[in-house]
Amino acid sequence: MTAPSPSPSPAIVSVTSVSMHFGGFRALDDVSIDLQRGEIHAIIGPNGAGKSTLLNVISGLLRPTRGDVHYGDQRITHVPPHRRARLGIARSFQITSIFTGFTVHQNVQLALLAQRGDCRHPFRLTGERYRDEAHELLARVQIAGMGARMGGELAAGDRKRLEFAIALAGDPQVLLLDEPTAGMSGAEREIVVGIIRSLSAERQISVLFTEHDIDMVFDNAHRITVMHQGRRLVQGTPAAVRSDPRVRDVYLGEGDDAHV
Ligand SMILES: Nc1ncnc2c1ncn2[C@@H]1O[C@H](COP(=O)(O)OP(=O)(O)OP(=O)(O)O)[C@@H](O)[C@H]1O
Repeated sequence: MTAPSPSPSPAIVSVTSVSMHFGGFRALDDVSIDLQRGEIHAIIGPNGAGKSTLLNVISGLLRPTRGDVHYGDQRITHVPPHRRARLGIARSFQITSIFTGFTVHQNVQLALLAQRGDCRHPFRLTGERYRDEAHELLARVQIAGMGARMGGELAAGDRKRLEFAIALAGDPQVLLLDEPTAGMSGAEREIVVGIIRSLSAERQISVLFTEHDIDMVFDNAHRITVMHQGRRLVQGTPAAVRSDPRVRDVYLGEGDDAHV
């Protein structure tokens, strides 16, 4: 069942007429999207459509060739990623970025230390700094019992939950997720979907994510943007996107098994 939509509000992130060229290749071509406060918004489209590039432009990893990105009414097009993170835009990656040689608990402590700018001796953890906060974040993603395990020992689903806890250490307003359920079992997916829904419903965090699992998208997103060959093809509610013939053409035309 689709999550109940938040009432329309001013956009927390607006991408306006963004193009991203790599040499002569247009990975993004005049793309505009908006993200509402508390919204779960999926970006879908065939391989190479420009989904990750769009997330990279919003997180600041890429500077667009043209166009603008706003966070609220602040223009952030040229603000570097670490400053966007401090403003409240958190990003997690397809490939996890945790410290495998530290415990799960220490990974979150390190994220809290980095986020607070408390980096005098970041790798000399006292065991006490931000201990309770780290525990609370792990509890929020339901892996508090794994605090003493090494980061490198975790299964894919647990790693992803640790990544969520690390992203939440910055108390973000916006969470950008690249394929959050990739490589997970059905049970792990359920847990991750539950976390995304509760972040949106209870904490009004806006979640923008790319995803190839079409059923997961249609069951959980409030709105969907469909990308194709670097352009925004359609943006709308799951019902509107599902019934749009252009979307069917793209998926069927690509020989993708996904049924929309
Ligand atoms: N740094 C780069 N240099 C050159 N081309 C790039 C670069 N980054 C992305 N591209 C190209 O831009 C296009 C869009 O890539 P992107 O990763 O955004 O697609 P995607 O929709 O996320 O695909 P997938 O679903 O396979 O992850 C692809 O053709 C890709 O090869």
